[in-house]
Amino acid sequence: MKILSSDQMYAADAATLKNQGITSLELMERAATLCFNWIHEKLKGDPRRILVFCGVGNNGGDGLAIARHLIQHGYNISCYVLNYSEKRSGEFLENYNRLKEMGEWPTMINSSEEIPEIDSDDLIVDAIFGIGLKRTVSGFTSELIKKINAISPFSLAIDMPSGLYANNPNCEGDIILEATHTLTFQGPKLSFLLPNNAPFISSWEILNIALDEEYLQSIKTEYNVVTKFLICSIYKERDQFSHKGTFGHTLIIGGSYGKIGAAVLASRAALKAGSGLVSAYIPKCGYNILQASIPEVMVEVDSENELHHFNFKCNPTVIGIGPGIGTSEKTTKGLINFLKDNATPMVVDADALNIIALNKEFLNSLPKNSVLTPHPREFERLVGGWKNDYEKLEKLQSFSKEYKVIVVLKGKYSVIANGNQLYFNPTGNTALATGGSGDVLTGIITGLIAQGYDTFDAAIFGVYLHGLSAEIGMENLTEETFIASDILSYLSNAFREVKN
Ligand SMILES: NC(=O)C1=CN([C@@H]2O[C@H](COP(=O)(O)OP(=O)(O)OC[C@H]3O[C@@H](n4cnc5c(N)ncnc54)[C@H](O)[C@@H]3O)[C@@H](O)[C@H]2O)[C@@H](O)CC1
Ligand SMILES: [K+]
Repeated sequence: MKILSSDQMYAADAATLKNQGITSLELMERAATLCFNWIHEKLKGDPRRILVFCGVGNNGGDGLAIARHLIQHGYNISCYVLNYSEKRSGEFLENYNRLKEMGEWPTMINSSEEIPEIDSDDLIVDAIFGIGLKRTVSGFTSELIKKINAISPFSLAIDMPSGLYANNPNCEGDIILEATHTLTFQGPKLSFLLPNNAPFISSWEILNIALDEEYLQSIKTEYNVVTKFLICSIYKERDQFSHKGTFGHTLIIGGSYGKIGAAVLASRAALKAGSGLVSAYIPKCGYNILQASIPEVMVEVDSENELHHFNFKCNPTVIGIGPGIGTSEKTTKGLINFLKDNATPMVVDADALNIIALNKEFLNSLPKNSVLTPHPREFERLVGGWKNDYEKLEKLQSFSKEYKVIVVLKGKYSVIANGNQLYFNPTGNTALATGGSGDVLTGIITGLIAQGYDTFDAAIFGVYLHGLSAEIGMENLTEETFIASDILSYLSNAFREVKN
C-alpha cells in the first residue's frame, strides 16, 4: 500500500471528484459518515458526553458533519469551532449551515477563556487540523490541545492528530494531540510510522473513502506499507517435484564462547523458513551444543572459542553472518579477510555489522544485494546520527543506494529499504523485544533467500512472518513470556495465514 504525501492526497481527492462525478462536499460526507458509523458501532447510543472540536478548514468540515450525524442519532454532544482564522473552507461553511438549519449552533471559541470544561470520561472528537496543517499550532488552539492532553480523555482524531504534520518533521516543542485513536482516510500518513511520533499516534486505522483506484495506481511514491496482499504475491508455492536441493543451502556463520545459542537460533530459523540444507560454521566449543540441539544442521568448526579463520568447506547458496560472533581482534581480522574474497550473497547482522561499522571501507566488499539487518543503534554506528526520523529515512535510502544493499532497519514498523524504495512492516509486537529475536530474523531471511526468493522479497517476507508469528503467539502466550524460540513455534501458523 502506498503512503501518500498530503499533496498526493489532495491530488487523489481532486481526481476522485472528477472521475466519480461527485462534489467535494459529497466526498466529505462519505468520509464523515464512515467516522460516524465507527463511533456509533462502538458507543451504541451511550449517553456519555461527546465534545467535537472543529477547525475552520475541511478537517473541521468533517467534524461538523460527524456532529450532525451524532445529533441525529440522539447522542449527547457539544460542538465547538476553534475560530483561529477568518478563512473558512467552502465545505466547512456548508456543513456549518446544515447544523444551523437543524437549530444546533456550534459554539465559537475565540480565546483560551472560552475553552470548555473537559472531563476524563468525555469522548473528544478532534477535527481541528488534518493534512492541511502548515505551521506550528499556537494561541488558544494549542491551549485546548494541551488541556486535552493533560486530562487525557479518550480522544478520537479525525484523519490526523491535530498538530502533527503528515509527512514533515514537527519542531521541538510543537503542541500535538496525544490521540487515543486515529481514524485516517484512505491510507496511513508517513508520520504515523515514525518512532518520534509514538506519543501522538498510539493506534490508528484506515477508513476507506474509495478514492479513484486508477489514479491511486498511477501515483509514484517511495514509501509503502507491507500488506497481506503484497506478501501473498511474494509467496511461492512449492513445486511437487522439488527435493532438498531445490531449496538451497544456507550457511550460518555465528557464535562465540557463551553465545552459541545465537547460531543455534539462526540455524534453526533458516531450516524452519524452508532452506533445503543448513550448515553452521561456529567455534569448536559449540560443536556438541549445536549438533545436539538441531540434528538437521551440519556443522563445521573454526578455532576453539571464537571465529578466526572463516575457512568452511561447504558451498552455500547464501550466508547469514554475525549472530553471536563478538568483536574480538581475531574475529574482526578473520571477518575482514573473509569479506575481501567472498562473493556469496549474505545476510549481515549483529556483531558482523558492528565490525564493519568500525571498518567502513569493507562496506564496498559486500556482494551486491546483500541484506543488512541493523537495529537503530547498529545503524547509527554505520551512518552516524540523525536529526529526526525523516533524516534517518533519508540516510537509509542513501546508504542502501551507495552500497547496493537491502537494509532492514528493525523496530516497530521495521523499514526494509532497497535504494529509495522503503517498505514499512506492520506486523509484530513488543514480544519481539527479547534476546535472540534478531538472530531468528537473520535465519528466516537467509533461509528464504536460500530457497530462491529474491533478496528484497525475502527481506520483506521474512520481517512480515517474524512479526506475524509473534502476533499469533499471543493466542497462547503473553508479550512477557514469549521468547525468541517461540517465534519458530508459530512460524507455521504465519506461513499458513499467508497461504490461505
Ligand atoms: N475533498 C477533500 O479534500 C476531503 C478532505 N477531507 C478532510 O480535509 C482535511 C484537509 O482539509 P484542509 O486542506 O482544509 O486543511 P485542514 O482542515 O487540515 O487545515 C485547515 C486550514 O488551516 C490553515 N492552517 C494550517 N496550519 C495552521 C495553523 N497552524 N494555524 C492556523 N491555521 C492553520 C490552512 O490554511 C489549512 O488549509 C483532511 O485532513 C480531511 O480531514 C476529508 O473530508 C475527505 C475529503
Ligand atoms: K484532526
